[in-house]
Amino acid sequence: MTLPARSQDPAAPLPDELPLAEAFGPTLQGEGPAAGRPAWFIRFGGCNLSCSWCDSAYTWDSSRYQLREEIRHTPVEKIDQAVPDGALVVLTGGEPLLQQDASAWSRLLDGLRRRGCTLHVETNGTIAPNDRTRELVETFIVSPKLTNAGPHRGRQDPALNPGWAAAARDGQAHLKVVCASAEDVETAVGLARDHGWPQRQVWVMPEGTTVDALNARWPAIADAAARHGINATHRLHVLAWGDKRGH
Ligand SMILES: Nc1nc2[nH]cc(C(=O)O)c2c(=O)[nH]1
Ligand code: SF4
Ligand SMILES: [Mg+2]
Repeated sequence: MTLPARSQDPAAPLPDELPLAEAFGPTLQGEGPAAGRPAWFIRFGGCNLSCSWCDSAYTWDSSRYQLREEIRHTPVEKIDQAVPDGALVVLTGGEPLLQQDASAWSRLLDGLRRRGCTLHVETNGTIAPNDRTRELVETFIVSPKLTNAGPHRGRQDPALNPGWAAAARDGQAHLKVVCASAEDVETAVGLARDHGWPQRQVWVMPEGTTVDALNARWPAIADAAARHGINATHRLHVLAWGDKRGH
């Protein structure tokens, strides 16, 4: 049998492959509208931002990680096998929507749906979902970055893509804003208002990758959320498993 020829770059993915950083589960969705639900995670390599506090920098930061080791071009069938029938599957990264125009992306999502999986996407909000992605995904958790994420590299722009408006209006997208202070919560409320996001679909979450850091911020953030009538979420997986990979 002749294998399909790779393109000029030997590191480029084949058409049936996606850049996979890791797939893991069972665990609990730790954050946001589905926090506490049993879930499986598929984490894609690559991000179009570079947040200072990123907890998955091994998906994009070539100054600290050997990305050729961290990210493997993986056939859709193999990724599919990593999660069981009927699971809640969280597609994350990195920035997973960098993959949405690849035919392998819609094949993966379609296959998971046919096996009864519910699909959620964690995204930084810079890329609007295409129609096919919207058909296949139940819920988008959209996390636009505030200035607490520090400067991004080169021409990277963290602005929330206005193309999310339709999914927000239809109740398909939730905002989840990482906050370091009560002032950040005010900023999140203003952002949601400016983009016409219903308050019931707005979440704030403390920044931190340790129990101590999260708990230190939680009271001020919870209090500000309650005053503004929006949702707040802790990071339950950090409480249970720390910052360990695989949860
Ligand atoms: N348990 C758990 N919940 C999560 N929610 C969002 C995550 C992410 O890394 O996108 C994440 C994660 O990595 N683990
Ligand atoms: S957008 Fe998410 S994955 Fe990308 S650098 Fe920021 S925190 Fe990390
Ligand atoms: Mg994480």
